[in-house]
Amino acid sequence: DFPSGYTGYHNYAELTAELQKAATDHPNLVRVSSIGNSYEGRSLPLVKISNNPGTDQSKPEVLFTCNQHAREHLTVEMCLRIVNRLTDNYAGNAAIKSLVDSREIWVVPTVNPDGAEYDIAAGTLRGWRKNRQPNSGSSSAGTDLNRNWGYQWGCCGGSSGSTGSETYRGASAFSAPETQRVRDFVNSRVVGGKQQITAHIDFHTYSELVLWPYGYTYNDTAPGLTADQARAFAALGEQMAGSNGYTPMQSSDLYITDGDVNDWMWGQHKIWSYTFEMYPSSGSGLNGFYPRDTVIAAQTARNDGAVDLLLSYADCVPRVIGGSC
Ligand SMILES: CC(C)C[C@H](NS(N)(=O)=O)C(=O)O
Ligand SMILES: [Zn+2]
Repeated sequence: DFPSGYTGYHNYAELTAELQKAATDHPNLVRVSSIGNSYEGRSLPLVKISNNPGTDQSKPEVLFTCNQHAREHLTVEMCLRIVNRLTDNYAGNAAIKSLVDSREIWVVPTVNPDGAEYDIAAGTLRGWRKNRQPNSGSSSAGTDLNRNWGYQWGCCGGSSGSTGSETYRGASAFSAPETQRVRDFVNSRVVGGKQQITAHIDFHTYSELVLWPYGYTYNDTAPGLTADQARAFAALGEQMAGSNGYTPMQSSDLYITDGDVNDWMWGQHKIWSYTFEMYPSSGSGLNGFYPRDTVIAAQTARNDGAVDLLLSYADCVPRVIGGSC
């Protein structure tokens, strides 16, 4: 479990209990289900927030994913913040009520529960990043889930083919059960030939950044991404960064990544997909991944405005630069 100074973070059992509590407290707003299991057999929870959660309505859908990287535990708290804030404040906050009434919101609070549990299993903080899937012929386990997505997978030097690497891309695109399960869920949201999810944030730590595609190329435009679309990505990204004080940039301006989730969400589905790197802005070595639990409340609430911005533009993101859908 989490060591002292970190007990405010939710381990897997505490997370699932918290999600069940949200559903019990708000049966008219929340459904908790599963997109399937991790490699080691842990259910990957899926939370739906809506004013009619038992029915698929034709409203713009928004997805939030957290904890692709095991040690980035603050992101689990971020997804929990989204669930609790949008439900606990629905009755008393007209702005939140209007966002929830006009959207269908999906939250996957942990994509990598095996890695997250392994990171804390010894009562220490191991610095683990990848999933816990073995690699045949190697004593090094784990795939970097954020290099395993099937858009331009392994194309461009933005990942590693070595099983021991922290950015090992896996044996093939979607070789990890966890990326398969999120892929299958997103694919299932194509209804009548139209992807219902229009916008997405994948939360990571750390460095306090707002990032948008593509990651696989330094170019601002590339096949499937026009200059206008790049302008819309940047405009909304800059507005979100203005609300939380993070630094906005195209993902590849940080470094080249291939097989990352944003490139697949946009490249495959034209979902306006961002990565947020949360607090802290800097750190020495591993300690940046392990801020004490005393920062959780402030550093998750810090993104409330950005979450609301994404939700508000989700009907037509190009509206952010005066475009139309
Ligand atoms: C989304 C990319 C560009 C950054 C991310 N950084 S992290 N969260 O692994 O430190 C990563 O390397 O996957
Ligand atoms: Zn990460």
